[in-house]
Amino acid sequence: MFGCLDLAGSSVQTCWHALRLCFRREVTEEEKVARSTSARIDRDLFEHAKLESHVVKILLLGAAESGKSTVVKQIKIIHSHGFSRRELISFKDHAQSVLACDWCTGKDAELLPFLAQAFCCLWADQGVRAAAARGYEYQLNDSALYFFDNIGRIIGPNYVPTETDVLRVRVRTSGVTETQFCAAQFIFRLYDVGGQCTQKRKWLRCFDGVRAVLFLVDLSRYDLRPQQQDSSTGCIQDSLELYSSILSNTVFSSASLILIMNKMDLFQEKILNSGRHLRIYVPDFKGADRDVSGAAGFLTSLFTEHLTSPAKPLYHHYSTATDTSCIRDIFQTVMDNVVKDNLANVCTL
Ligand SMILES: Nc1nc2c(ncn2[C@@H]2O[C@H](COP(=O)(O)OP(=O)(O)OP(=O)(O)O)[C@@H](O)[C@H]2O)c(=O)[nH]1
Ligand SMILES: [Mg+2]
Repeated sequence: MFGCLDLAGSSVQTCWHALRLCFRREVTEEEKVARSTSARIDRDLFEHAKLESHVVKILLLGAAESGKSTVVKQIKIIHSHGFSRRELISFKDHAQSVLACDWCTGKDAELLPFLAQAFCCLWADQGVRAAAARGYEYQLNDSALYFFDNIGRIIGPNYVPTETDVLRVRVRTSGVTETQFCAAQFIFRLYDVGGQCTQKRKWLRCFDGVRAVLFLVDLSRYDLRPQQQDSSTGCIQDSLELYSSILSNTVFSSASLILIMNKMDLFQEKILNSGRHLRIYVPDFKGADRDVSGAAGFLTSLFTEHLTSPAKPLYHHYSTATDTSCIRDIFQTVMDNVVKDNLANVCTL
């Protein structure tokens, strides 16, 4: 192939020129298209990488029903445009499902009128109200009292859920949902994953490049016992096990960790008025009965004492995720902390 060249005694520059002449040939149309496609892909990758360098990824974790999706709904209300009418209507069946069952609705999917009337009569009965108020004895849905109190509106014709209704609705997350918003010159991307055991393997694909883990704990479940085998009750024990598995996972070693001790409203009500004192369910607790902050502080310490690396900051907050102003304040602090901890890794817009 190189027979055309007599390189002996030539300078390097002359040899290089000769080589280029040897290899020069017409570039085909196909090659031109391939080159421009390749250049476009390079440009896209560069733009994508530039955009990604502004992104702060936050992963919401916690046992089932701890309130992860409720926090995400709040962020949509606070930092995005809230819910469109169409999105609100999409929650209608879920809101009514607390009151109804498959055979309670007619062809138009509206609650049958005589059942709607029956529900109203039932809810007017003081005995029924007293039984519902003790719902923690038989695991009544956390939002049931709210929907019962709003029964007249919810079963009315042309009912459209409000944002408050949407925050109260329970829809189990399956898979992973992604929510993105801009604030404080950063792009925040929240990943909400289902807390059921079957969902946990789906978490793996969200782990890459996560800057912070928001771990939610349902404080009000201190009186539930862990269930056997694969199903999670979302009780404190389940939460602790999940939490320590996250702490020991090296994937999160550089992520900020933020504990959100949630459902303070239900916790306070239970500690103050149910007679279900914390010491009965957590014998190590030696504080006074009906001391809400002492009890919450003790349960929080069960989580914070798991932390093995003192160098890693651990933030914790007490929240009621259904309260928009509470989540607004907490999330502002969370964003400040996450940005401060990751300044070296992310760029402002
Ligand atoms: N009263 C009260 N209810 C809450 C609070 N946080 C969440 N809830 C309710 O608890 C229920 C479960 O909340 P979700 O946000 O769906 O829980 P989740 O962690 O996303 O659950 P999975 O998707 O199954 O993992 C909903 O009905 C919420 O309205 C709170 O602080 N107080
Ligand atoms: Mg969810």
